[in-house]
Amino acid sequence: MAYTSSLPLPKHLLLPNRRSTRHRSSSSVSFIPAAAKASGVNGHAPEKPAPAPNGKPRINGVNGHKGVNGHINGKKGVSGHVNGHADRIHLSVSTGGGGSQDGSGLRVAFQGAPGAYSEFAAKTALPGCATVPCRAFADALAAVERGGADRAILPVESTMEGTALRNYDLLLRHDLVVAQEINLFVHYCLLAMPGVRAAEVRRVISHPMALAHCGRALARLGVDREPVEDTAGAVEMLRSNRMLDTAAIASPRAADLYGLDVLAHGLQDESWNVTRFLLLSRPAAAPAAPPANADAKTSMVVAHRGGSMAVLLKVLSAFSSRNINLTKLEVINNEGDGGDPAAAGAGARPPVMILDTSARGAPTLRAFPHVLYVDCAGAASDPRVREAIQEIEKFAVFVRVLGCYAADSTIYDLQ
Ligand SMILES: O=C(O)C(=O)Cc1ccccc1
Repeated sequence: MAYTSSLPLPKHLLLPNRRSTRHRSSSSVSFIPAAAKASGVNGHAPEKPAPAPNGKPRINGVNGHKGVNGHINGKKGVSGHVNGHADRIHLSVSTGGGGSQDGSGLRVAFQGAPGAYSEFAAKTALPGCATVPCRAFADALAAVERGGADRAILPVESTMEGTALRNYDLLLRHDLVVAQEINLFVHYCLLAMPGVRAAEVRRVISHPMALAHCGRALARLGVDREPVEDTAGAVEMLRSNRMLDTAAIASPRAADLYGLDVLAHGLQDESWNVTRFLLLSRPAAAPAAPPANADAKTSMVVAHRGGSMAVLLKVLSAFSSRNINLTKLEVINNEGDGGDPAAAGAGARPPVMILDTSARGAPTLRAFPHVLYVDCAGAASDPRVREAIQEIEKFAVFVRVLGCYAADSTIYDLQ
C-alpha cells in the first residue's frame, strides 16, 4: 500500500476532541506515531517497509528526527518522534507474570469475537500469547483483575477520533497498570455473505468506532447503521443468521476467518487510520519497567482543582523545564454538573472516577471533575520524570501513575 504525503493532518491534532462533547469537555493533543508523517509534515511519503525481523509487518511510523522537547502544539513536534528512534521495534520487554518475551504462556483478554482488531493487536504485540474473547471491555479488565487472564488489551486512541474516553474511564476504575503499547493500522472492509451484492445491502452492523470511522462511506451507500459489540462479532452474526440484506464492517482477516465476501476495501473516511492499544496487567504481574536510560513512556492521570489555565501551564512547565517530551495530553473539564454524579443523566458531564490505590487501606474510587491524561517520554525511574511528578504533586489534588513501559513507535499493518 502506498501512503501519500498529501493527506490532511488528522482531525484530532488540529481541533479539540469533538467526539466527547456530549458527555465531556475535553481537548487533546495526542501523538500516535506516524499520524503527522502521513500528513506529510516532513515531506516524505511514507512507504510500507519490509516485514520486521520478527516477522511482524510494520510501518515505520517516524522519520528519525528528534521530537521537540516539551512541544505540544498539535502541528509541529508531533510527527511521532516521541523518542527520536524511528525504526526500532521494541520487543525486548520482559513480559513478567511468567510469560516469555513473545508472550507464550500469557492469556490476553480482548473485547470481541475471534478476528476482532483488538485480538490482532494482542497477537502482534505478543505473538505467542493465547487470546481470551470477552463480551465487553469491562469484562476483559475484570478477567485480569480476577486472575482469569494475564493481560487485557484496550484501544485508547485513534488518529481519526482522538482519545477513546470511555475506555480511559474503564482503565482508571481498575487497579491495573500499562504494560505495553501497540499501534495498529486499521483497514475497514465491507463484508457480506457469499454471493450478496452491494446493491442488496440495506443495513451495516459493526463496532460503534468502526461505524463512526466510515461515516461518509456509509452515507454514500445510503444504508442503516446498527452498532454491535465488536467488528468480528458483527461478522459472526451475519454468518450464523445468514443475513442477506446486511453487511458488516470488519477486517480482511475476519472475512477470511468467517468465509465472507469483501464488497469494499478501505472504507474508512481517512486513509490514515491508526489505533493505539494498551496492554494492561495486574501491578504485581507487570513486566519489569524499562530502565531509566531506555526508550520508555510513563502514563499518568493528574486530577486538579480546575478553574484556570495556570494548572496546565504548571504541568507543562514541570516537563518542559526538564526537557521531557509529552506524547499525549488530554484535558478533561467536567465541572458543568459541579461534580454531582446524580446530574449525569440529563446530558450533564459526570466527573472522572479514578481508583486511588495510593492509600494504605482498600483502594477507593474517587470522583474528579478536572483531570489531565498525560503520557511523557521517559521511565518513571528516570530522575527527571520523578522530579516532574513530584513538582506536579505539590499543586495537583491527586496523581496516579498508570504505568511505565517500553515506547513503541512502530505502526503495525496487518493487511
Ligand atoms: O471491534 C473490534 O474489532 C475491536 O477490537 C474494537 C475496535 C474497533 C475499531 C477499531 C479498533 C478497535
